[in-house]
Amino acid sequence: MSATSDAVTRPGEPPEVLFLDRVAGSVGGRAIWSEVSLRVRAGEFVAVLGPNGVGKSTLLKALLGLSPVTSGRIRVLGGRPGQHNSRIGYLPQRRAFDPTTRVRGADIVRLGWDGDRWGTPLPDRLSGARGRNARDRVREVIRLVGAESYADQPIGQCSGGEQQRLLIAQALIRRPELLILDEPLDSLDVTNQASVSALIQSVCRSQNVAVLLVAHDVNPILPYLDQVIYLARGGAVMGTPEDVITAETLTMLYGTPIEVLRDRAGRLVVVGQPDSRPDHRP
Ligand SMILES: Nc1ncnc2c1ncn2[C@@H]1O[C@H](COP(=O)(O)OP(=O)(O)OP(=O)(O)O)[C@@H](O)[C@H]1O
Repeated sequence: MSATSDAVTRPGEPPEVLFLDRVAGSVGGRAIWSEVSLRVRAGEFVAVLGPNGVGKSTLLKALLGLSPVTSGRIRVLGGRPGQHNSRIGYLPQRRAFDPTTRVRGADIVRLGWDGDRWGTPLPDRLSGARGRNARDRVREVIRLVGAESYADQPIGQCSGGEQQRLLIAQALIRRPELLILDEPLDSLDVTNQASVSALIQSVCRSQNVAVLLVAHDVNPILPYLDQVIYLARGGAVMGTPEDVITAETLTMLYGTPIEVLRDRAGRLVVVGQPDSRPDHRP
């Protein structure tokens, strides 16, 4: 993979949010990917794609300083990974809330305001300007994601799509410059995948926030994406979906014949992609 040029942002260009140059990462002392070079700018919507186990979640964690980078140069919001996490909204992989969870959606959103202080939310204990600011911002992001009608219900009684909107609101509450979403569309039905994808793009544009989203299926987000990063064990390719999701590029990346088919509805199907999990290897 070629190195990304370290040129400064030119006048009129959106500011750089992420810069990786030939970066390698590891999990538990085992090299997981290497030679990953990419650049993401403010307001870009970027998908991270690749087979199961290739290290997509690990890449997101490396950007947050939660997983080691073993070589290469990396800048996250102009600093080292972990340095500016308060300017990043992160939605990790998750399962749905248990239906018996009584905490209101709005209180789940509010947890994002209080940073890392997870626990029982006590929103009404805060008084004065700080409490008012928090309450106003909670309502503002709830409006932004279109969750007003169910935000005061117990989150366990919200649908998967409603829960996901509330969690996106939580990730947005501190006005992040980078939103990192790990498989936010998994476990949603097709209609909700489409509406949550449209919501994410609208947030990306209206708030000028860069979005990095891990997906197993690119199709729901394909109409909205600026760039994709395809990960493989040997590295990554980044570019527009039209340039990257092609038989030629993916065959080169994986070193094995890959076909990219388009069905009558325009959906892309990648055929022949190797599974990356060591225990699934022949
Ligand atoms: N805490 C850990 N300890 C040891 N190995 C781990 C740990 N977390 C992940 N791994 C391994 O690291 C590899 C990359 O995992 P990661 O979750 O980043 O992949 P992924 O591409 O996001 O996978 P998926 O698409 O299945 O979610 C996998 O082989 C996984 O089993």
